Amino acid sequence: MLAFPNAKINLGLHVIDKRGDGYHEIESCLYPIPLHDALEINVSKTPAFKTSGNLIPGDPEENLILKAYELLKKDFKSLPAVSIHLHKAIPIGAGLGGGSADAAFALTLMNKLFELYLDDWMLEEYASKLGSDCPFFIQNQPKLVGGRGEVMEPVQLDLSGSWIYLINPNIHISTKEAYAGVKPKAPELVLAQLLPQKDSWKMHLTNDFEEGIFSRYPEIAGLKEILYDSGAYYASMSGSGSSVFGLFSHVPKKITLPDHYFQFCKQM
Ligand SMILES: C[C@@](CO)(OP(=O)(O)O)[C@H](O)COP(=O)(O)OP(=O)(O)OC[C@H]1O[C@@H](n2ccc(N)nc2=O)[C@H](O)[C@@H]1O
Ligand SMILES: Nc1ncnc2c1ncn2[C@@H]1O[C@H](COP(=O)(O)OP(=O)(O)O)[C@@H](O)[C@H]1O
Repeated sequence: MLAFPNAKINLGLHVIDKRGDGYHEIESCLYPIPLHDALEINVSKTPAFKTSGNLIPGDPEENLILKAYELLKKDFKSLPAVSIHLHKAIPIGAGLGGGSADAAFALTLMNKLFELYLDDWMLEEYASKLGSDCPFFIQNQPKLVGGRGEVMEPVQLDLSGSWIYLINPNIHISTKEAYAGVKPKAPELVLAQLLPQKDSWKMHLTNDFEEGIFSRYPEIAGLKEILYDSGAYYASMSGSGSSVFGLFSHVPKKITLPDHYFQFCKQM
């Protein structure tokens, strides 16, 4: 059985407070984008896990897809062995939630494959054990998120028709380290007020990770400027970086960038 886990972008990201459990209280709008991995899971006599495409750092045993399988296996002891193939196209450590998407799509795929009949809220419970961003990818609809990212409410926001131009400068940023570099603060304007007013996004819709990451990596800050110079109506770093995206109301022109940069442009 085959699925195509997609990436997300953050439209506004406020890091509000540091919690006692090592996480941060945040507020963000997560929005799915049409950039995909490919994930195939089939029942098999012998367990197998194969990846292709972008190289995933770390021990394959630590892959979130295997963790998703083990999580279900704990509650459904008779689950058969599976063979898994992940083709990785979403840049890694890029603020695009690729690992979380793979894990959430794996849960949804296995729910169908093994006929477990788990509701979305149950899948979201499992997903929240795998990562703060992970529950979002179960319904995969635009959401306003709070808590550590797992508290979600639907948001009326439709970017269809807009073009996204996404650039990743091939810099891997650890989410944990990015959070450690932010000074939490209460936002002046909350996202529920800001999101309905696209005209004010450029001035007011901010990502609290940008300050620390931009001062450490000026080339990432430069990408945001390039996107605005190219005519984006809004540009921002996504999540903890290093990807930067621009939203355009017309087809953007191709931007000349170093060969090792990843570029993606598509109508939403
Ligand atoms: C920053 C965001 C914004 O959407 O996305 P990415 O940039 O990673 O895509 C998310 O909060 C990332 O969520 P996710 O990638 O699932 O993080 P997790 O695996 O749960 O946590 C990794 C580490 O990040 C820190 N962390 C994560 C979430 C949070 N609200 N506060 C934190 O302090 C913790 O140190 C944690 O150990
Ligand atoms: N299926 C997966 N795809 C990508 N990374 C994964 C996966 N499973 C575990 N990881 C680990 O998660 C880390 C960050 O993953 P990713 O989701 O790409 O970044 P981000 O949190 O910035 O969106 C990687 O460095 C990798 O070690």
